[in-house]
This record gives sequence, C-alpha cells and structure tokens, in this order.
Amino acid sequence: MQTNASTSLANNYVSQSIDCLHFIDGQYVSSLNGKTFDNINPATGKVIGIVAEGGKEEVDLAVAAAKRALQGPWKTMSQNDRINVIRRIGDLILERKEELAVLESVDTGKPIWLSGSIDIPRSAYNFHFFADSLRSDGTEAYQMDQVAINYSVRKPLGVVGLINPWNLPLLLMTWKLAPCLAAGNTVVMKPAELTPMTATVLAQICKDAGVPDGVVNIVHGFGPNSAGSALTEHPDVSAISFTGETTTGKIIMASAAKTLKRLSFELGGKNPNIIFADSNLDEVIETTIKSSFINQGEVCLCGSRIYVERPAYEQFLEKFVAKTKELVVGDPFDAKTKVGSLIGEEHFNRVKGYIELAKEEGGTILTGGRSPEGLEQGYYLEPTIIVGLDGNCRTVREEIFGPVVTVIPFDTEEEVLAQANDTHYGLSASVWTNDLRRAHRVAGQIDAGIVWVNTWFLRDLRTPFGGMKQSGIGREGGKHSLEFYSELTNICIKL
Ligand SMILES: NC(=O)C1=CN([C@@H]2O[C@H](COP(=O)(O)OP(=O)(O)OC[C@H]3O[C@@H](n4cnc5c(N)ncnc54)[C@H](O)[C@@H]3O)[C@@H](O)[C@H]2O)C=CC1
Ligand SMILES: O=C(O)/C=C/C=C(\O)C(=O)O
Repeated sequence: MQTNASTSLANNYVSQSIDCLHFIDGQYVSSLNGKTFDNINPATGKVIGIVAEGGKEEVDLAVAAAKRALQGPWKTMSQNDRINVIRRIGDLILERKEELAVLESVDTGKPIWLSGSIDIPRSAYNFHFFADSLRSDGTEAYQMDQVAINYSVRKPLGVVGLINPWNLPLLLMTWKLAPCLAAGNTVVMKPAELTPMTATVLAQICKDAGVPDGVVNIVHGFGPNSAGSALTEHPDVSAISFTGETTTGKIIMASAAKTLKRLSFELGGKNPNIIFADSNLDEVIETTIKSSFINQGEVCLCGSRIYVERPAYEQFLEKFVAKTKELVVGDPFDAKTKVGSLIGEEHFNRVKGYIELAKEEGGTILTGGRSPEGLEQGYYLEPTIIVGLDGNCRTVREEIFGPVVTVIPFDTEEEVLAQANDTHYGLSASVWTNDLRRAHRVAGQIDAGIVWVNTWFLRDLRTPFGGMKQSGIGREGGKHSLEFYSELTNICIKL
C-alpha cells in the first residue's frame, strides 16, 4: 500500500483509492485468483479501496513462509538484536503516527483525535513495552536439596495465528504481535475484513525495522470459509490469539481442537459500572461519559450496564444526560467531533435494532436513539441512554457494542452484586465509591477479569488482561503474554 499523508491530507485519503494486498514472505501480493472485496469508509458509506481476498491457498503460502522463517535468521538472531528490532517497530510507528491515525479513522469512522491520541501511540508502546519486558524476563529455577537443580527455558511456539476485530485495529493487532515476536515466533495475521489498512502498513514497518522475510505475514479475508477458518484449521499453526465475538470464539475453539492448538481468547462483554452514592459525582460523570461512548461504544471494556445507588440516581441521571447531549456526533476529521461513525451498515442496523427492542421491552430513551440530522451518508448514531429496564430484558443482557447504555437504580450492595454477576460475560467492571472497605469488598466479589475502582480503562500493560466466563480464555499482558506465546522446557540436572 502506498501512503504518504498527514492529518492535513485527510481529504486526499478519503477521495483517493487505498488498496490493501496480502503480505507474504516479505512481499505484498494479490490473491492467486485475483479476488478482491471493497473497503468502505463508514463515515461516508463510500468505497475507499479494494482489498485482496485470501482463502486457503494464501493462508497455506503464508504459513509455509512463516514455517521456513522459523529456521532462518530470526532463529539465530541474538536476543539483544531481537529486542532492538521490536523497539524499532515501535519507533517507526511513531514516525508514521499521523499517517496511521488518518488511515485508522478512515477505516473505522472513529474521531481522528482518538486514533491520534490512543490507538496509534498505544500501538507503538506495545512494541516498546514488550521489548523492555523481554530484556528483564526470567524463568524459574528450583533446587532439590543437593540432589538436582531444575530450570526452565523459553522456546517459541512456532507459527502463530492472530485474528482481530475492527474496533481497535492496530492497537489490538500490535498487542498480540509484539509479545508474539518477543517470544521468537513467526506470525500469520488476519485483520478484520472491515479494517485492513493499518495492518497492511504495519507489515512494511516490520520489514523496515529489520524483521526477516516470512516472520510477519498478513492474509486479508473473511472469517468462515475464508482466510480466518483456513488459519484456525491449519495443521502447522501452533496457536491462535483471537479477539472478537463470543460466538466466533466458540467456532474457532471447535476448529482448533482438531489440531489441538493453544488458544487465547478475548471475547464479548456486558460490563457493569457500579456507582455508590458516596462517590464524587463529577468524576463519575466525566469517566462514565468515556466508558459509555468513547469509540462510539465499540470497545469490549465499555460499561454498558450502569447501576446507581438510589440516593444518587436522579442527580446522576440529570448530569449524565446533560453531558451526553453535549457530545458532538459527526465527521471523524472535524476537531469538534467526540463521537464518530459506527463501523458499518450491518452493525449500525444491529445497534438500532437494540434501541427498538429497548422500546418494546418498556424502556424510556432519555437522550439519543436516532441518527443526527444531516449525517445520513454515514453510520452515525447519537449516544443513547435508556432507563426503565430490568435485568431480565435482552437490552440489559446482550452485548450491543455501540453508544447505548442502560441505567438502573439499586438499594443494597448485595442486590447490585447479584445483578452485576447475573450474566454469562465477565470481562470488566467499574466500581465508584469513596469507602475503602466497600471498594475492596465489592471489587473482590465481581466475576470479571478486570475491575477498576474510581477509574476506567487505566491500563498497566504488566497486569493480567482477559475475561472470565464467556468473555474469554486466558490472560495476556506482561509475563502472561510471554507465557502464552512460548513453550517452557524444564531441564533437570542431577548434581
Ligand atoms: N470483545 C471484543 O473485544 C470485541 C467484541 N466484538 C463483538 O463482535 C461483534 C462483531 O464484530 P466482528 O469483528 O464482526 O467480530 P467477529 O468475531 O465476527 O470477527 C472478529 C475476527 O474474527 C474473524 N472471524 C470471524 N469468523 C471466523 C471464523 N469462523 N474463523 C476464523 N476467524 C473468524 C473475522 O474475520 C474478524 O477478523 C461486535 O458487534 C461485538 O459484539 C467485536 C470487536 C471486539
Ligand atoms: O487495552 C487493551 O489491551 C485492549 C482494549 C480493548 C479491547 O480489547 C477491545 O475492545 O477489544
């Protein structure tokens, strides 16, 4: 893909065609049969480029290249050189950050300030962080009196498949790729079909940083009967790290079982946000606006079920609704925009379907629920707050993955914990209180992989990250990522 833009050239980007090819064995290539599909800018509904559509043949080629690369210069590269290459990928992402931010916004519909301040800097940091982690990484050693000493050594898993969704395309791809490379593996990545652009540039960045040919490969395409399923079925792929929908995770698990692949899954969420009356309401509102509507609500960690202790309920609603009404929905490249376009037509209709369902279930829409006037070209939806529903309603139980939240009052800690945990998801939660003991007590009783107290999405990349129940399998982050992406061999030496 040829790119040379900055944010000031955003208009050129949306008017010129940007095409995405596969990246196999260090080269950009078309599909063997020449098949392509259209890439649509959700903010305009217009085609912005064509994408090579891969399938089994392209995945076979990519996996073969990755398998060969396991025996090439990547294997013999010193750990110090590998660390430097991984750091350099982060440096090059920062050097191209404006261009990448534009591509991410064009591809997803998210505001340019968001891709420029979160998606792209965090993508670079993923490489810097895991390069540093590798430098300080150690393994275990156990001595058996004077009889023997055991120590373990890390080895790469082999060829790893990385399959990603469309909401945080480069951030999530690099969150997987950086530790995967740090552990010495080779990779075949399958970006989401709706957001192929930044991954395509990332391949060139990896090459420019000194990653040997064949170590990083990309095959574009769809999931079922396409590049995605070909990757999960491939016998030479040792592991799959997947972020996306829970139902897709189940399909991938069944497919991967045939060749007993190692799996890491980060799946859906319906995250509770529990607000006690003693919390600082202004802080609560400021963060709840973000945890509800940032990235159009298309973040798996968003707190879409808001529970407010009854004494604070009316005041919370008044302020929350007022602040939500101030959010400007519009063109991702307009500096005033806080909420951009949803990812595409299918998802837009799905989210609108939930708003209709909420009305049928007896809910009241306090604000939002419709597309802003004058923005009929893209997939824009006003941030939506719904009240009057209980935990039996589908609107409260199912992941909507859009700018839609429900607010429910509660009276006791026991009651709210029961409601918060009454879900088959268990990704994240937020608890708001100034009572220290209650904070510990409630946080410890929520069935979620990540609980934030008096904050949200405050990330320390050393911490375990992942979901309980049907929100995921395993943990990534810091040493957890290095564990997932490597095999440990224990060596026992008799003294
Ligand atoms: N928890 C999370 O982090 C996220 C959850 N989602 C959820 O997923 C919904 C739909 O988003 P999508 O990106 O369409 O999710 P998805 O799970 O359908 O797709 C994610 C990735 O998996 C691939 N894929 C789909 N079916 C596959 C198969 N059978 N084998 C191998 N790969 C396959 C897709 O091509 C894409 O690259 C959202 O509405 C939301 O509910 C989406 C993004 C992130
Ligand atoms: O901070 C992270 O590593 C990831 C955040 C968000 C997701 O995983 C997601 O929305 O899918």
